[in-house]
Amino acid sequence: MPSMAQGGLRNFSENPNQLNRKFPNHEAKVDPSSRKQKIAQHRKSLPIASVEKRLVDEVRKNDTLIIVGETGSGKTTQLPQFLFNAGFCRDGRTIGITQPRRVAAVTVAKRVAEECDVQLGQRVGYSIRFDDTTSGSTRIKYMTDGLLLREALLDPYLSKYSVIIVDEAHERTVHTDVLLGLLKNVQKARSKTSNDRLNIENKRINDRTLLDEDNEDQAISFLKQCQGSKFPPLKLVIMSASLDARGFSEYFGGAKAVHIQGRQFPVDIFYTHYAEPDYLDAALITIFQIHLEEGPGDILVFLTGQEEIESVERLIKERLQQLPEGRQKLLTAPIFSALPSEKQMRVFAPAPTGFRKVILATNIAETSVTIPGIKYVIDPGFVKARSYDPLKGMESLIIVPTSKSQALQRSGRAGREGPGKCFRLYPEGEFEKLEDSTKPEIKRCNLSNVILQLKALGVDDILGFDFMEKPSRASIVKSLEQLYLLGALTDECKLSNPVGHQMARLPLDPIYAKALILASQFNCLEEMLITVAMLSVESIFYTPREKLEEARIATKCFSSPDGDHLTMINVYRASNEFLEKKTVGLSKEKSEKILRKWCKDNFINSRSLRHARDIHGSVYYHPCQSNSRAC
Ligand SMILES: Nc1ncnc2c1ncn2[C@@H]1O[C@H](COP(=O)(O)OP(=O)(O)OP(=O)(O)O)[C@@H](O)[C@H]1O
Repeated sequence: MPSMAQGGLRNFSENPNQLNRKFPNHEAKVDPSSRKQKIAQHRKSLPIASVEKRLVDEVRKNDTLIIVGETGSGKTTQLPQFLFNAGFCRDGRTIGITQPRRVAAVTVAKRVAEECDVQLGQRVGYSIRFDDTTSGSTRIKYMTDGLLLREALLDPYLSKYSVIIVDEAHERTVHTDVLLGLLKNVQKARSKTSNDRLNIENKRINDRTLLDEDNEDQAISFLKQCQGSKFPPLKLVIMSASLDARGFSEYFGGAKAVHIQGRQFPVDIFYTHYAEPDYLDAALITIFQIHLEEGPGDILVFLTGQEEIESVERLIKERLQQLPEGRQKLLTAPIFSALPSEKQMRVFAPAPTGFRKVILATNIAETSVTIPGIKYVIDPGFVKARSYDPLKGMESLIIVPTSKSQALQRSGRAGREGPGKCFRLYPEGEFEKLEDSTKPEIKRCNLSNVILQLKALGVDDILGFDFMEKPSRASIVKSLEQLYLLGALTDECKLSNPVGHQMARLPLDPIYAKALILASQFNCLEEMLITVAMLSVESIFYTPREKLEEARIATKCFSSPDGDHLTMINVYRASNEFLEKKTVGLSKEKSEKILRKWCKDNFINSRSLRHARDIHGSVYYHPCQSNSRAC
């Protein structure tokens, strides 16, 4: 690639082993006047379409199936539809698809609802923590892996599912890993369908998990449902574009793995000749090289966090001013998890005609999502990852090189609507040195929450639990210690009653759950409920770099000399007062719109506040919480 005028020279070399070019561009065949027709055509053109029958047969024949297929081959959107059409929901059961990230669960569900030509929430829906769009008629349900884990607490057989698809399993989030172990157990339990067996199982449940006083009603109704019923085997599909299929197959007792060949469009991969001393600067230069020298198409840049994104955004705007007017048609759209959701959704809107869009994203946009218009991906090769020091009991976020799988996923965000290009901002030799896959999160995080959930599911021997990869003994012991100190575990290391059970049921970090349980004794339950809700979400204040002073003045009116927690309570209560005064008689949509404006004026992250309000609501009405009010 030739040099650009401003800011320096970047030379990229093309990888001769570019992703294959086998599949032609089918776009021209699509009738643009009909979206439905276009979608139907598009579905037929996906590589997975040609193996529909084979995949359905394989799922029928095998209780566990591993599917490895290129990014964009159609796994996430199509397989659930194939299985639905093949009758896997005929008995009223549901196909559940887990995603590691909320954004993916939401956007893919919307896309699939559109493909099926149904309203979201009818046949196709999504459910993420505190946001459930499913209904009684939902048969294809996208959800986060964490949400399915919580469902298992109420329904240990996952009885409403006929198939569970664990998507993007290569990410190895802590929830995915725990889920895999759990699903193995559920499969075993469901394959033993005789009534005798069921009764034994029921007794076991009776003895251990569900029949604490708080949840007696739920448990009894669950047991009634199960009584005498025969569960069909639970089908399990593990999917990814970059999976260590052998490792997963071994873990599932030699499960069959199938590979879907081909991708819809080719993606050319380019590397720099030399290592880049400053990857942000290199990203910036590459953005402008593409903008000035390449054909139309939007750009997706992977950065490690909000700060980097905001600083690159500011630099893009500054450098644009130096270009001739006709070449300034470049728009930026950031996406990171702390960004208010309406702003997040802007990345999915098309750029105005003649403009090019640059999306500055964290790894939130790395897997499963399709952002229309993306033709170019810039990958500096870094990611912010959780790390845990069991000795200090401290968790932190550190910037580390991506794995090969992550690089593959990133390049796969291009080439979804037509041929694409991916610019990796490091030499090809460096790519070869990257780890094949990301170190499982379970090996680098605090395990208290996981252990609490496993205990609630009746898994007492945590060290003996069938993890795909065992966390270190030190991490397990440290977390057990923490749970013991919080009173969640007895001297025998069992879940304590009622505190441990209550804590496990509350959808909060163990430490917040305990704070809430204790608060009623100190007569500050409502204040604590607000505090833990506000602490459970991404940053409440949203401070754009260019408006630091304005934001400081606006947020000062909430601040309390008694500390951040009281400040958060002030924000929450101010939003309540505002809603009470200004939105009487208005529809929910209008009220939300007015509240968003209030948030914007006060430099509050409306997404976080809405999320905190949802948490507050759902914890307030949570059975455990109602009981602790009575304590
Ligand atoms: N929200 C969307 N808007 C437009 N097109 C979409 C959308 N979601 C999916 N597609 C199209 O469907 C194709 C298949 O997407 P799908 O997510 O099913 O692939 P995948 O094999 O699961 O890929 P990945 O492993 O990257 O998640 C995409 O390449 C894209 O062309």
